[in-house]
This record gives sequence, C-alpha cells and structure tokens, in this order.
Amino acid sequence: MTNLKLISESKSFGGKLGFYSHPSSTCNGEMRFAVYQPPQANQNSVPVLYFLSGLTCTEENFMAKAGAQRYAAEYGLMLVAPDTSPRNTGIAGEDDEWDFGTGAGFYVDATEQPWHQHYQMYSYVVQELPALIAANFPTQTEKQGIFGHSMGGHGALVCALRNPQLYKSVSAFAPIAAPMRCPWGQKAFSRYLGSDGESWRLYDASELIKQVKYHSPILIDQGTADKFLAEQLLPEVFEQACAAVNQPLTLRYQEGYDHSYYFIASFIEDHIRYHALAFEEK
Ligand SMILES: N[C@@H](CCC(=O)N[C@@H](CS)C(=O)NCC(=O)O)C(=O)O
Repeated sequence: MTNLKLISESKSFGGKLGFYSHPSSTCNGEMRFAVYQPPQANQNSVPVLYFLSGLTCTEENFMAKAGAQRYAAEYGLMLVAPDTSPRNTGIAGEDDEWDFGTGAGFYVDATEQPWHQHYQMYSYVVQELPALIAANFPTQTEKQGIFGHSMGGHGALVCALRNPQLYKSVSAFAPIAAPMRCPWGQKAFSRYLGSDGESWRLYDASELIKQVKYHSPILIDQGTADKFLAEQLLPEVFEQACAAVNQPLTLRYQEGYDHSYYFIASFIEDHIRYHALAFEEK
C-alpha cells in the first residue's frame, strides 16, 4: 500500500476495520482516516460510502459509535470516514476552540492565512481521498455515496451538490443546513474564506441547491430534541430552498432524538439501505 500506514486493524462483522495515516499533498501534512471493508470485499470490488463527522470528531467516532458495520456487511458496502481536519499543523491557536481549527475543518478549501496552507478539506474529501481509496482498496469507483453528521452533514451535502456526477446518493443526520445563516458557519467561513460572501455560497447547501438540481432524492434525519436545531442547523431553510426548485427531499423529524451518536445509531440502517438502493440503480 503506497504511502498508507496501517495504524490498527480489527475484524468486525466478518469484515475488516482499519485505521490509516498518510502524507496528504492536499492538506500538506499527515491525515488519518478509517475504512471498513465488508466481507464481500474479499472476493469482489464493492461500492464505497463516505461518512463525514461533525465538530470535535476524529476518524474514529463514527466507526466506534454509529453501529454501521453490521449494515455495511449486510449490504456489501465499504465505509470510509476521514478525520474532520488536519492536526498538529503548527498554526498558532489551532487547538484553542472546539468549533474552529482542529476538529472543525468545515469541509472547505480555506483561502485565508494562516489556514489555507493546510485546511483544504473539500479537495481532500472530493479528490485526494477517493483517489487513494481507489488505488488501495477493492472499490467500484463509479458507485460512490456520501453522508455525514452536523458539520459533516453540511460537508456531505456540499460535496454531492457540487459534484453530482461523483456521488450517486447523499444523506445527512442533523446537518448544518444553511451555514451562512448560523453562528458556527459564519465563524468558520469568515476565518477560512474571508469576508467575500460569494465564496461562502459555494459551501452552503441551501444556496447551492438553488443552482444545481441533484439527480436523486436527498434524505435527512433531524432529531426534535437536538439542542442545536433552532440556532445552528436550520433544516427548514434547506427544505424551503428544495421546495422552491422542486428538488426531491425526504426530511424526517425524529421525535425526541438529540444530536448524539445515539440518534445516528437509531437510523443508520435506513441511511445505509438508502445508499445501497441507489448503488443498485443503473
Ligand atoms: N462540544 C460541544 C458538542 C459537540 C458535538 O456535539 N459534536 C458532535 C458533532 S457536532 C459529535 O459528534 N461529537 C462527538 C461524539 O459525540 O462522539 C458541546 O459541548 O456542546
């Protein structure tokens, strides 16, 4: 495996869960990710589903907490979970805030100093990581999907809407659905992207959907007891934008669920099945 370092490997549901690091040319430093290879990957190449995690997460949270391996094994999908930002870049203050810098790359290509030298998570997720996965794991590269949680739900929507030809399906748990209008997004975008609102639109699903129609229905689950719902997540803004352009969207409000991985684990099967069905279509 060229340039890939295996950090640990565990058998899970008949398949293999591996944690890797590699030198990233896009982020100009070491990056980490996790891959779950279902048992089917021992014989054949399989579709691949990317999961982008939320604020404060590493490549491990999803693999440890979502309970996704059981369903990835059942449906024969590979799961790939990247870290949520570069780490240990040496940028002053990178670890000071939980919602900016380390653990909070927001899946954008930063243009502002000092972040832009390393914080290129959009290009990393859309280009470098899939190329690395294709070169090192048995995947059907024409069958890719993407999903995520919170900041990662935002990232998944943005990656799919900007590259519909690369992703057959997209779904999200409690995404930051209109980042230009919420404090988390405004803080991150102003410091990663500067004050130019035009560049912000490229990373806001509720803006992007007005310009591009996505070829498949989008699935979003949102807990009603999520403490970030009203101020930070704003799914109703995305819902209205989809309605305005006739974009099919299934937005499900799940009664009493919060923002945690307990919520994600409760609906992970639905999401994996949704992606698996999209991969079956011609
Ligand atoms: N640190 C924040 C919460 C951050 C948070 O909820 N992060 C979510 C993503 S936005 C998460 O997945 N955390 C890691 C985990 O639950 O494993 C707080 O104190 O309110």
